[in-house]
Amino acid sequence: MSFTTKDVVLKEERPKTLLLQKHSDYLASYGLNKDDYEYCMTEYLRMSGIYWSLTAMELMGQSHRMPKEDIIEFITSCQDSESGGVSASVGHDPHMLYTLSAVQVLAMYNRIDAIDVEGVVRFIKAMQQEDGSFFGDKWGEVDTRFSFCAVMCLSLLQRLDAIDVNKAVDFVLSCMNFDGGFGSKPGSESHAGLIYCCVGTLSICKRMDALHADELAWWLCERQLPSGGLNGRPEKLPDLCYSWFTMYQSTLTIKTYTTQSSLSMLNRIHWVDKKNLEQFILACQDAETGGFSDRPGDITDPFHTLFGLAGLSLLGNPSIKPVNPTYCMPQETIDRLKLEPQILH
Ligand SMILES: CN(C(=O)[C@H](Cc1cnc[nH]1)NC(=O)OCc1ccccc1)[C@@H](Cc1ccccc1)C(=O)N[C@@H](Cc1c[nH]c2ccccc12)C(=O)NO
Ligand SMILES: [Zn+2]
Repeated sequence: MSFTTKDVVLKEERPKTLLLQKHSDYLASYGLNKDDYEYCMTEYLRMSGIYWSLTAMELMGQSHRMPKEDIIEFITSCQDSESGGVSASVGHDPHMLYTLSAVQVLAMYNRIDAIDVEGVVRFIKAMQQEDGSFFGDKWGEVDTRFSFCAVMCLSLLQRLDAIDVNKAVDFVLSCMNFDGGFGSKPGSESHAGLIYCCVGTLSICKRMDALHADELAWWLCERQLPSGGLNGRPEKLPDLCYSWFTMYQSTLTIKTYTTQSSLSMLNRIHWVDKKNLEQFILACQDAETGGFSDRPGDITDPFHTLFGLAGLSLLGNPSIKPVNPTYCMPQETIDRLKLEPQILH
């Protein structure tokens, strides 16, 4: 048991304003150099990388800088005709994670027609097990992340009818721990990312009544450290992406686009020191390269850039478009699809 809280110290010369143009340039040029080492090493999650970049650009009002037709063509080339699932890159195995990322991208582009929707529905349906849980792919790994993939993806396709929603909810609830949190499977330790997936699943299935809101909100608010950053579990260092995965657990008190987040989904947004958190997020920007990193001074990447911008949007930053806390997609897309994920009041 350590008696010193592991944390970072924010430097005086850190970025204190939002460098929007730098982030737009960073994402617009990311992946143009196909031989770039990092680009090659992240082929296994390329579809998610496209979702992170496009969503971040949408939130900044810069999505016109993305190669829309190339992206749509890439997605159709990654759908497996036999299983109906979508893979991270051409030639990789179809998986729930990348099927979701693909549908999120096509939903933002309003081009769901570009893929075989029946195939996607068939793939997801085939992954549901007797106990309501979901496999990630044909190799049979069970994880509450895949429950969230299933319900988010099907709701974006208006096809939640294709699975047993009650059993899906029962399995997620069977993963709730005494601290109000959730893990990947029954009995697994609570983790902010998995809590985000489980609360998000309950939000889409309109079953947030089953949450132990106060215990959960308390556990989540304990994630905030003196630096203002949030960590994913006790005793861990703060990490920018957890500003999203943790803050997401609250319920917005008033139906506005300025203060949702998942802490806002439990009506506890005021439990997080918003000013300190905003300072931490801004400090994770890189003024030279553009983008956000997991902690001040580290290398930036599209993943942390999305969750940095989405976190600032949740905190009400007016120069970023409203983001939906459950889908982590532009609120305008969720409105166009007439989706109403549940929020606690
Ligand atoms: C597989 N991933 C992770 O495990 C990251 C790793 C990491 C981030 N910071 C330091 N390490 N962690 C992560 O996503 O944690 C949050 C989390 C964990 C479990 C479930 C959901 C969210 C990252 C990729 C990554 C790998 C390595 C470094 C940075 C990013 C990842 O793909 N996360 C997923 C998390 C997620 C968001 N929405 C979801 C919906 C369903 C399932 C998962 C997700 C993602 O962003 N999908 O679009
Ligand atoms: Zn991170």
